[in-house]
Amino acid sequence: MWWLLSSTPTCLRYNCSLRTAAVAQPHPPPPPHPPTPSTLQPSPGSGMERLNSNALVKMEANIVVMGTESVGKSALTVRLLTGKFIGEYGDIESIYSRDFTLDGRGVTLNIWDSPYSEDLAAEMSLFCKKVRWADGYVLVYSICDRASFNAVSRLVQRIKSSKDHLGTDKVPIVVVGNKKDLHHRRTVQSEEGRLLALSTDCLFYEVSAAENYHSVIALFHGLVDRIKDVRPVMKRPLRFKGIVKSMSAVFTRRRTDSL
Ligand SMILES: Nc1nc2c(ncn2[C@@H]2O[C@H](COP(=O)(O)OP(=O)(O)OP(=O)(O)O)[C@@H](O)[C@H]2O)c(=O)[nH]1
Repeated sequence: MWWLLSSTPTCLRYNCSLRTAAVAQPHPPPPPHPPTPSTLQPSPGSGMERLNSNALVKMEANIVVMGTESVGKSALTVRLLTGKFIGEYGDIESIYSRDFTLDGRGVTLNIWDSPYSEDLAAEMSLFCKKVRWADGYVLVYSICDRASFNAVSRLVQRIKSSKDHLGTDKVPIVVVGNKKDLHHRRTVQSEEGRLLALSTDCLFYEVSAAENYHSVIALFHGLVDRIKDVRPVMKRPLRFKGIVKSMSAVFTRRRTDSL
């Protein structure tokens, strides 16, 4: 396949702008690497070395993962970053960074995964920050949870009508129906997801973070392709005191108080 993992994921400390955070602090050692699936090969050295040898311009993309509670946002993020499905995930606000090679070109993905919050005021303010920061969106619902699908439908509209995207022809959004393995409990049909995506000019994937690594890779690949097509102007930096968790924190149940 097209993607090569080229380094271990890093969790960035956001007390400076994202673009300058390319010199992000590495944190305690990440969990051990999963066995590399046959379609993916680790590239030797860092993405930058590949950049030099291939004379290709390295791309960086900010991706926000959104959706209601327990739809599998963290599961999808961790699947992409580590190849693993670990079952339970910490309720932590995190931005992870990882280098990939995509069609011969180095790509750094910064992925913002946050737990769903019922605190509307906090959620509102976070939403604005996310939209300002993001180059692309992964909007996740569970195929067993109709309310989560309705929420994604509303999110698409909210994102598209936000002032950051007004006048933008195409907003890179992928609608993701997760938990495909639980088809016996399905309450949202594939056609509904597909129709939503079609009518709003989004991409659509049905996946199982639990059972299928390659479909998870495919959805992020699709999104990066969209981002490349509609490459936006430079995003404004965030001004957080710090969203800081190491990759190892994914494996513990802790809530960050750093926002
Ligand atoms: N069967 C199945 N379970 C899944 C899948 N993806 C996630 N889960 C489970 O769903 C639960 C919630 O997953 P999370 O990844 O924590 O969901 P989240 O959207 O990040 O949840 P919040 O952080 O609460 O917003 C966990 O018990 C996961 O093991 C999947 O594809 N199939």
